[in-house]
Amino acid sequence: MLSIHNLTFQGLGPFAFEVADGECVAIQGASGTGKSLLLRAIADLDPNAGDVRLDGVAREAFTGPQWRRRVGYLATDAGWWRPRVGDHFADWSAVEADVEAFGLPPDCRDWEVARLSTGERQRLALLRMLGGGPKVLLLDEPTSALDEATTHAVEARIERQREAGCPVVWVTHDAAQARRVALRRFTLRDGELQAG
Ligand SMILES: Nc1ncnc2c1ncn2[C@@H]1O[C@H](COP(=O)(O)OP(=O)(O)OP(=O)(O)O)[C@@H](O)[C@H]1O
Repeated sequence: MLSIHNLTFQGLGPFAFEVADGECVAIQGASGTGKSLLLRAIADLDPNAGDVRLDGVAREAFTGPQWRRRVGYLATDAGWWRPRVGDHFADWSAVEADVEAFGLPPDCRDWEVARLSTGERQRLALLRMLGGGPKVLLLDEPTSALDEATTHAVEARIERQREAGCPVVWVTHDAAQARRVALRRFTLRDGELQAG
């Protein structure tokens, strides 16, 4: 269970919501309303204040790196720090099946990051994040650059993660996707999360 109380950042909030184990919550809202900032505050990547807990344990109990290993944050444009794709994966064999399911060729392991298309980058960043074994997923428009078939493959993969018990917070501009992936949906509007 991910629980958030009194979370404030950049003049927004306080936000309070909980995401149960095995639950996906979708967050929609107009561009610039603070959806990415909200995910980044939960991941403790930017200055923020508030009570954020995982399974009842406050994030202050962890070091920053420990917290961010537990909380899998997928940015809209995730960073890469080594020249080749495979260099970012501790165990490539663990993601081979997903690589294929995501429509990527096996030899993409040897590709240079610089050549990746936006959609390739997005799929591989998701797999890299999942490879770290996160306990919670914070997804910022994880399929924004993908075609319909690949979008469904990614949704299915995240669904598996959710079914395994992972709480998921999914930011999307796609209302149909929000309905597909989440039973509980919020819109970030006027600095607050409104149901629906
Ligand atoms: N580091 C920063 N310093 C100051 N303002 C910021 C910073 N990062 C984001 N903002 C501003 O905060 C607001 C919310 O940004 P955010 O990226 O969370 O929007 P969003 O809801 O995710 O938008 P989109 O749907 O376009 O991705 C925007 O007006 C943005 O310009």
